This record gives sequence, C-alpha cells and structure tokens, in this order.
Amino acid sequence: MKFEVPSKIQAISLPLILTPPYKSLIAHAHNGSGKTTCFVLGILSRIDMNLHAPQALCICPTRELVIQMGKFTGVTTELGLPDNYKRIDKRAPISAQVIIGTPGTIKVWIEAKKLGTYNLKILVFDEADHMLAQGGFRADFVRMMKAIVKQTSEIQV
Ligand SMILES: Nc1ncnc2c1ncn2[C@@H]1O[C@H](COP(=O)(O)OP(=O)(O)OP(=O)(O)O)[C@@H](O)[C@H]1O
Repeated sequence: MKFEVPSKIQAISLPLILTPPYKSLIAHAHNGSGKTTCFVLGILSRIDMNLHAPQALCICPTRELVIQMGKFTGVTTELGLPDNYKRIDKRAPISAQVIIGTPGTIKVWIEAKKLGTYNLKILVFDEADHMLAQGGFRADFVRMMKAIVKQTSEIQV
C-alpha cells in the first residue's frame, strides 16, 4: 500500500488527531475519502502496547463496519456485537486494547462494568451522523460520553 500524499481530510485532520495537546474533532467527508484511515492512525498512535486494558473505543453503527474495522495488527482487539452480550454476567472483564462495537453492545458492556473506561485515550464515533439520525441512540451516546469523560477527562473524541 503506497500512500504518497494525504487526502484533503487527512491533511486537515491528522495533525489535530496526532499532535498533542490532543483536540476533539468532528470530521465530515465523502465515502472513500480516507476518514477511516485518520481515526485508525489516531487509535494506533495512542496505544501503550505494555498496558493490557481498553485504551481506544470505536463505536460503529453496523455489524459489518465493526467486523471490517477489527483488522488491526499488533494491538489486541475485541469486537462488541449484539450476539456477544447475551451472557454478560458470565463474561470476563475486557482486557483488549482496542474495542470496536455497535452502540447497544458497548453501552451494555460499560453499564455491566465489563468494559472499563479508566484508561481510554481516544473515543471514536464512526458515522456519527447516521447513528444520531436513528432516534434512540442520541440519549445513549450522551450518557456514554458523560460516563467516560467523568473518568478520563483527557480523552480525545
Ligand atoms: N492518502 C491515501 N492515499 C492512497 N490511498 C488511500 C489514502 N488514504 C486512504 N486510502 C485508501 O482509500 C480507501 C478508502 O479509505 P478509508 O476507508 O479511510 O475511507 P473512508 O472515507 O473512511 O471510506 P468510507 O466512508 O467508505 O468508510 C482505502 O482502501 C484506503 O486504503
């Protein structure tokens, strides 16, 4: 894969995503313009490989996106999909470094205290406009963000 020049959205957002002090941002661009690359680089740049705890959380609207996104290398990942939370009480606490999941599942994991948010450094809402357009998600997002930011005020969103 030869990425010789950044796309427009990458040129604008990567300095904000990768340079401390880390700023929260909303990025909006056409499909295929390189947005996913931006936040994946952001996520990978922030992982402490020696810390075996959730450090990046990415919330995606659909199962398909979650599966596509779970292809990182080197870091440990956990996919949070609807099927996985049926036996939440029997589940061990999640120790993967990058968590990618659908909103409902992530909410259940956080509320059941299976997904600790204390060490999170970056929180991504992929396709946030689509998720917010789906009525019920907005209140869940606000609740999740408040709970996460309360524990980790330095988090980049
Ligand atoms: N700077 C770049 N130069 C060349 N190819 C790139 C560059 N950035 C990303 N790509 C490639 O372009 C494709 C689309 O990138 P990416 O998935 O990041 O876009 P996206 O905007 O998130 O797309 P979508 O909205 O469809 O999810 C991928 O195959 C990726 O490898």
